[in-house]
Amino acid sequence: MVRDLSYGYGNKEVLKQLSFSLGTGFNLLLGPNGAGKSTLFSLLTGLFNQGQGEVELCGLDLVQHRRAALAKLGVVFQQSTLDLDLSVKQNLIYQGSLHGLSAMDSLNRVTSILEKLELSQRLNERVRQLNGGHRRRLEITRALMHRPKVILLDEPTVGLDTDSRLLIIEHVRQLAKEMDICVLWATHLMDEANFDDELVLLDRGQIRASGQCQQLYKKHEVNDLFELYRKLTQQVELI
Ligand SMILES: Nc1ncnc2c1ncn2[C@@H]1O[C@H](COP(=O)(O)OP(=O)(O)OP(=O)(O)O)[C@@H](O)[C@H]1O
Repeated sequence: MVRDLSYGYGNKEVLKQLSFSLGTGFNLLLGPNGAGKSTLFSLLTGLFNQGQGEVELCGLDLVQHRRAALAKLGVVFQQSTLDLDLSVKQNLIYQGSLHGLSAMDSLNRVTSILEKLELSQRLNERVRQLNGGHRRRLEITRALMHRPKVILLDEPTVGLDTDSRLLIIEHVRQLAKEMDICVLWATHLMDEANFDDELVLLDRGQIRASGQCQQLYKKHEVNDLFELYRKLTQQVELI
């Protein structure tokens, strides 16, 4: 849950009184380049000190209960943070050790995720040998190891071809459902939205719409996300 969250770099205000709350399942944060998605993620992950407003993760205030709140969170950053010279297995074990897990526990925890993401056969491959899609799936697996209740993914499909992008997003939708977690997937690519996804539409630091895609289409009398985006951002231009 985010309430009245604002943030600026110096005098430049880039997030303006954002308020939204997300439930479990797949939530899409859609916004063009420069909308403020990465800044929002930096606030949600505690990387930046909160400006004005409140952030709660699973009912825990991020300022007052920082450690407990962040323990509920998994993150996949825009830039890969895998060690390319280590194998898939070694990268996972390394992550587990940061959470105080033994090598065996680390791997046991992600066995079913590796299967779902079709990575089980690649445990001994060096990350350098994997294609971009498989690297991203490994990062998603790694982010789920400590069993977070909320997972943030910042433009996780940048640089991938369309088939890999849509396959990964489908996998993550399934994981969100099966694991009953809240996923917030940031993107500037409209084709990544499904009509039944929950959407937060961010534009120039402000939320222009939030809710289920198909309900928003109905409410704003448009046929698809492209029309919705154009309509809402054009309205803003006129104000
Ligand atoms: N360190 C910074 N100092 C000053 N301005 C910044 C800084 N980082 C981002 N900005 C500005 O803040 C605004 C929001 O940027 P942000 O990176 O959060 O957007 P975004 O939606 O993630 O875009 P992108 O997909 O291009 O990363 C932009 O106008 C950007 O130029």
